[in-house]
Amino acid sequence: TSVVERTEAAYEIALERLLQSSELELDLHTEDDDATLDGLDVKGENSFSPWSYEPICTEHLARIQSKLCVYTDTKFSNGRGISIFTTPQHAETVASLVVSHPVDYEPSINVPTHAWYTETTPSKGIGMFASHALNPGDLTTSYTPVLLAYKENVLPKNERESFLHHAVSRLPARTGAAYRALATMFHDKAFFMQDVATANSFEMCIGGTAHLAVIPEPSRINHDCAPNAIFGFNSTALAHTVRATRAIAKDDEITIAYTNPLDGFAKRQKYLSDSFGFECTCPRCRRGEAGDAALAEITALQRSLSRWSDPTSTASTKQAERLIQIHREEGLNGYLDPAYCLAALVYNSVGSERGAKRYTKLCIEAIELRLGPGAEDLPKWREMLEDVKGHWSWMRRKRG
Ligand SMILES: C[S@@+](CC[C@H](N)C(=O)[O-])C[C@H]1O[C@@H](n2cnc3c(N)ncnc32)[C@H](O)[C@@H]1O
Repeated sequence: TSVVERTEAAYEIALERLLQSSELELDLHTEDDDATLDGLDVKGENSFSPWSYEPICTEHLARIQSKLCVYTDTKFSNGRGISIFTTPQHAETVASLVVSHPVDYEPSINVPTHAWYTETTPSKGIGMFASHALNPGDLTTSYTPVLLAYKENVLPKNERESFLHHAVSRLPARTGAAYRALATMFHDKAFFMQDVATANSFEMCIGGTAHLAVIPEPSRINHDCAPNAIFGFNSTALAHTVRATRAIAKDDEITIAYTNPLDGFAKRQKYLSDSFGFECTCPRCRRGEAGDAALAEITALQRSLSRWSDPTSTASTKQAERLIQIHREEGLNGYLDPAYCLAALVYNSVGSERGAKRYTKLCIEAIELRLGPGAEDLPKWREMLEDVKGHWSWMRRKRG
């Protein structure tokens, strides 16, 4: 029987090679041009460490002044694995994160939260649902991408497909299967890998360059223009995180916005149709253009509340309260940071220390929720919270 087993194993390898190379009538270049197509998994002992395989590269692409290569670490994050199709320069940036991935001090990454389950919806394919009640700010998912791909339109479609095919084939089997199980938009088998990448992509910046990021778990979250959750990237941990923006009841669908929900109806619809191939029928979209009146009111109030130096300014705490109220009425709870921050300033400007402190705290929490704890503006709001009376806005409108 041992002979038979060996024969079967050999057959499997041959078949695997065949499958991997079936679409590859292309001239693929490894980083040292004489190497074989598929490096062996000899991590730690290889010249391409920390990657598990020898990177496979395109030719030099003049338009991006670089070649693009497939880099895979099968051991990344306790064997979840990651494949990256990017320039050697960006790969170096990611390599340092991959080598010292902070799962140890951020134990919530790639760990089930037990906060959700997936189920088929009547009209939106699979969706994600809350397995228990969630509060605003609660963590829903926190996962690293399994595929990162340089966002280019330089490669011919079939060539891109081959490289993505390699990137996914080199992932650990379970991770690769999770990728292959994701939704597609165009259902053209010849371009399956990029179909999945397009239908499920989040955008992640690496070294200032946009990359498509595929993260299978949150990929099941459907879109809503008044979403009850929001996603963000923790770039130091290479993690994509989703948090609730308002209370979510058990068994409610968890939704995020694929597009800016502060854009008008027509712009939102066009983006969702062009990029994700569906017509949004969420309650806000069902109101059509009429729903844009609330957005116009938001813009007008924000403008009025930002006009500090205008002596005829009608800015008032009442306007700030109204601005906050519209966001809540429209289900834009995750996008309240500008409203809270303006409220903090206007309360401070009329000498209300209590109001100023209350809204500065909310402004900080809302920025952290939408933009993450590393957001650029946070230090200045924290400074204001420490000493509202020392802030430039204190009594500003009282002094005239
Ligand atoms: C990232 S996937 C979301 C999960 C997907 N429903 C599934 O079955 O895996 C994006 C795709 O889900 C569907 N989708 C997401 N939100 C939708 C919505 N509000 N209405 C209709 N379809 C939606 C679209 O087909 C879209 O291309």
